[in-house]
Amino acid sequence: MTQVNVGIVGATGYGGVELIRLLDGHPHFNIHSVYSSSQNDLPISEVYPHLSHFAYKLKGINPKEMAKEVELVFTATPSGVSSKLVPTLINEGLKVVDLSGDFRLKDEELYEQWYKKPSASLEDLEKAIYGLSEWFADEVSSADFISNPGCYPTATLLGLAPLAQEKIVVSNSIIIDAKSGISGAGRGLSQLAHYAEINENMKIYKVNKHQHIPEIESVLSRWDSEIGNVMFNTHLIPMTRGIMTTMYAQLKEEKSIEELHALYVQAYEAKPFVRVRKLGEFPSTKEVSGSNYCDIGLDYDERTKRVTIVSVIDNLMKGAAGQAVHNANIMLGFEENLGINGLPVYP
Ligand SMILES: NC(=O)C1=CN([C@@H]2O[C@H](COP(=O)(O)OP(=O)(O)OC[C@H]3O[C@@H](n4cnc5c(N)ncnc54)[C@H](OP(=O)(O)O)[C@@H]3O)[C@@H](O)[C@H]2O)C=CC1
Ligand SMILES: CC(=O)N[C@@H](CCC(=O)OP(=O)(O)O)C(=O)O
Repeated sequence: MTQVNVGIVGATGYGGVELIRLLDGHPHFNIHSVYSSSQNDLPISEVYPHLSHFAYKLKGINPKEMAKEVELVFTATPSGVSSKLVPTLINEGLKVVDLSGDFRLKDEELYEQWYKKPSASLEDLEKAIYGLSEWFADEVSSADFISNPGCYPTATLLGLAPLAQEKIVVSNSIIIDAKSGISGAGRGLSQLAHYAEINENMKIYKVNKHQHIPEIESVLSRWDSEIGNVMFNTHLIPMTRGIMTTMYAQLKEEKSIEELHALYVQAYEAKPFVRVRKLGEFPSTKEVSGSNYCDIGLDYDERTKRVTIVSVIDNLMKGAAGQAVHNANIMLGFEENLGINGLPVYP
């Protein structure tokens, strides 16, 4: 059976450790090495005791050495780090799936405006294929370098794609209300994620300034150049995993809910990880937790002439590591669901 040696940079983080969980059970990807910028020679089990049976020791990041060991590298590294690291890996001939926001926008100024950090060069931005697996699989299949979508954009774009592709949304009418569990902020400590601050609490953050706004707009405009700007806001809620996005849009023409539902069912009938719920049923985050599913429910409000779409994902799975493995499967020509077809963990 084909075996591809892979490495994970940022394995001590939440995205990285989720990649270990998925790749450990993958029939074709073999975790050869786990890399760290802060720990050298430390067993990963010292960082994560739930991996106590694992022999892997963290290694320093040396692109030349990495290219001798592995064919594909997952970079689960912060934005601002990936922009510098990934080009050095590509120069060594490595295939890369990057989980950060550093290569998702194809415009240096736009990146710097929203991320408040220096951008990767335009030349490097242009090398990256945006890996929203369901809709860009053809490009992913012939790529060597994937920029994995953001967690919020994944839930949002899967929820809006059928409407945007039909070009039936009134320009500038989309409103997206998003909520995330705390693991979305990574393993680093912050006041926002402090137990006493978030337990029995909800917080809105980055109001009208979230860095995922231009990512959502740029992909929507690939499907409908007249779709305009979106209003997008994010809330932190007291749970570990999960994202729910509730989206509202005005339509150019009257549609019955049956027609809209049929549009969604048809759009996703050949996409194994998107489950469109039956009419009148709406998904909750627990119903996808630990899985690579994105579940979608929708309704049409006759009074306001607006469609309401609800999508849920697990931010660490479909929003990060699950989609990264999905993209790697497509890129390497393996069956798309390998290693990521587990059921949600319920309750
Ligand atoms: N958490 C989520 O739900 C999602 C995260 N993402 C993105 O995925 C990436 C990883 O996120 P997440 O795992 O949550 O973050 P974490 O903060 O949990 O982990 C990031 C890891 O990056 C490593 N790192 C930090 N600085 C450097 C550096 N200078 N060079 C190399 N490695 C470094 C650290 O490991 P070490 O110290 O061992 O090097 C750290 O463990 C981020 O870009 C994030 O935005 C995307 C979608 C969803
Ligand atoms: C809950 C929480 O804090 N989530 C993070 C998601 C960060 C992320 O995934 O960042 P990039 O996709 O831009 O790399 C946030 O809202 O910034």
